[in-house]
Amino acid sequence: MRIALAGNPNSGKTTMYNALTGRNERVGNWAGVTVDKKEFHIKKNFYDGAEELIAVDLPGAYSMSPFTSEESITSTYVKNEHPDVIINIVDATNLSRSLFFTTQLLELGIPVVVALNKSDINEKKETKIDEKLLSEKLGCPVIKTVSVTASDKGLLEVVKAAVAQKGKEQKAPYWEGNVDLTDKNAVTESDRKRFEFVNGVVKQVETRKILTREKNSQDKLDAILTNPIGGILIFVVVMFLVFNISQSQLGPYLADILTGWIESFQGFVADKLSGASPFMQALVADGIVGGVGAVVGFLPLVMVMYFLMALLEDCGYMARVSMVLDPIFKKVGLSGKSVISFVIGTGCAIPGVMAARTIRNERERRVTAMLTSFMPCGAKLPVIALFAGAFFADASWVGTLMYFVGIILIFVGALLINKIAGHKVRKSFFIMELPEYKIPSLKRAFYSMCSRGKAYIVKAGTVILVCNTVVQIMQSFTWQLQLVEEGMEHTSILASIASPFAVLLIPLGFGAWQLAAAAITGFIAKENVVGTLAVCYGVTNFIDTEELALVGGGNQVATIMGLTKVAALAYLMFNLYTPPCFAAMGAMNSEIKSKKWLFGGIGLQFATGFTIAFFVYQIGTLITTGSLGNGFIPGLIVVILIAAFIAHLIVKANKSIAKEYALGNNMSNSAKSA
Ligand SMILES: Nc1nc2c(ncn2[C@@H]2O[C@H](COP(=O)(O)OP(=O)(O)OP(=O)(O)O)[C@@H](O)[C@H]2O)c(=O)[nH]1
Ligand SMILES: [Mg+2]
Repeated sequence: MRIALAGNPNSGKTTMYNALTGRNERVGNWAGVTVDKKEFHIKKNFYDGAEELIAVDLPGAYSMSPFTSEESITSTYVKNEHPDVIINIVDATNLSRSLFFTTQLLELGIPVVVALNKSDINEKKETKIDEKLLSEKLGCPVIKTVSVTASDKGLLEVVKAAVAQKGKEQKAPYWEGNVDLTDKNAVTESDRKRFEFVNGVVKQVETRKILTREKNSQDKLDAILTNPIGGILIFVVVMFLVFNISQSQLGPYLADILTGWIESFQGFVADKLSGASPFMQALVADGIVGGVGAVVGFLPLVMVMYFLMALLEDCGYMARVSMVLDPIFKKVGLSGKSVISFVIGTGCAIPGVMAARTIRNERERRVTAMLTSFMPCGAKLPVIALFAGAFFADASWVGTLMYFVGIILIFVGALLINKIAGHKVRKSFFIMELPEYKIPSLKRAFYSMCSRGKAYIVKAGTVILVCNTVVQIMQSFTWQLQLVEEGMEHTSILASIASPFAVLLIPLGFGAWQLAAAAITGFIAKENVVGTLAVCYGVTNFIDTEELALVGGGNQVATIMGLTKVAALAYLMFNLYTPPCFAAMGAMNSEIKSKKWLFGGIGLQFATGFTIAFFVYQIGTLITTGSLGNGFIPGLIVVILIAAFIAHLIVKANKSIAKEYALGNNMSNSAKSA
């Protein structure tokens, strides 16, 4: 038996789904968190019958006539897939808005059970809803629930009621009648009537106590956090704190402990392998344990960051951030909705890109999907932490800078795309309900952190492990399948494949084949940059810089990698701002839905990564040493070619706009004369 969970955005569908199924899907305190359908069986402690109950979590929707693609997932599902029962999750604190959708669901004929969710908040605010009367008015069971409490009695009752309703006929309390959906006026008129009906019901069932004091304190906080200037400053400070704690304070402290364990494990493995061939020793101890260990060593940094971000999302702050940044992003044709993609993208670019689905305007959605990966994701954190630790004494400005450069690139990118695609920046509407502030749940943040941490470990144990093994083998053999001799590393398969790429990177300051190989494996998964560097340079623990000192002699990580500080910064930026991993490119493909835009986007990302690394390296070298870096002229030629190509595209776009404009004028002139 299939039970669909449907309702307005942010009403608590996913929270209930997680409680019923024991899953750990993404929950956030704003509208539009879930963008895809998810299903799983309901746990046995909610229902002891023989039949298996499947809960289906759906994206939030305000109406059955969808505006955005994630809303249409919901209406298509409930209309076409005929779930046995619908549990309609209603935000009890916002009854009149929610019941609009409820009355539409009731018209489908599928049995509905209404869950009056967040009833704990109503209790606090002393808002009373007569659920018996409401149930009579709607013609379906109505049950109070608190989804955040797993032991809530309401959850049990809701499931029980859903099972009891199966197969029953559902009557609708309100019928729209036959409205011509293509006639805008008729639809508006019918919506107005529906609202009237709903408001009539709400008046009868709800009694609210006017609480001025609490409302005021929320409003006061909003006035500060969404202040156009103060709000942005606060955002900068908050983000700095997040990076400082995760990458300079608590994160490295925990990472130190973890790497200690990894090292002893590596020692243990090396011991066991003492009789094996040197190749096997290198493959297992350095390639597999060392390479994977180097990536896993950064896990605490990533997890601390995920934990803090989950707290920020849950308390309602992130919704304010998107509101504060909305006017700024509007200037380049994006909106506060895009900000949500960018914020989610700091965890992982894939859900970030997918969140673009909630954007109505197609161009805005494509641009957002293209630019989201400029925000460094969790997989890029180890790369940032590695370079911040090895070259800049763990300074937290490095991480913060990478995020702000990311934001700037998003701006510039959006401007360029608008120019290239020939779009005038038009105002798009951004209506975002500000969810109520609440004390963030430590438990949820902990679960969210663990589930993402698990995904990180799984990735390290699969993709990264395979990549490191392949890299280690390719590095150990020549094309004649002979073991590479010491001092002859450049004859390895890996070196010969990566070298041609390395030549291209000379103007950026990092023309070594090892660095090129790491950047290439980075497209499979960004953590690979760390893993491959670990394998290629035989360094296994990047967090403990003392070890690096041992390998390089003196505290000279630069000697190991052959990089100056400036070149290291350029290399870091190159890895962050060129295209993301293949999986994220796949997500871009599915949200952008146009090959031309997709390849345009990937081209733009390559051009951005190259250009920024070129300028950082060349200008930085000029400032620090007084002369330009290697390969300045060829690099400059490439940058000029990129600029010329973009200029060409812009001119072309302008011409076609001018032509269209002229055509439009002619037509209106001829219309006048006619
Ligand atoms: N106080 C309280 N908060 C709740 C309850 N149920 C959910 N929430 C909170 O409401 C917010 C939204 O929850 P979600 O489960 O993500 O909502 P959703 O309906 O899935 O939202 P979309 O996926 O965006 O449509 C989260 O901050 C939850 O912690 C509840 O019963 N009581
Ligand atoms: Mg959801």
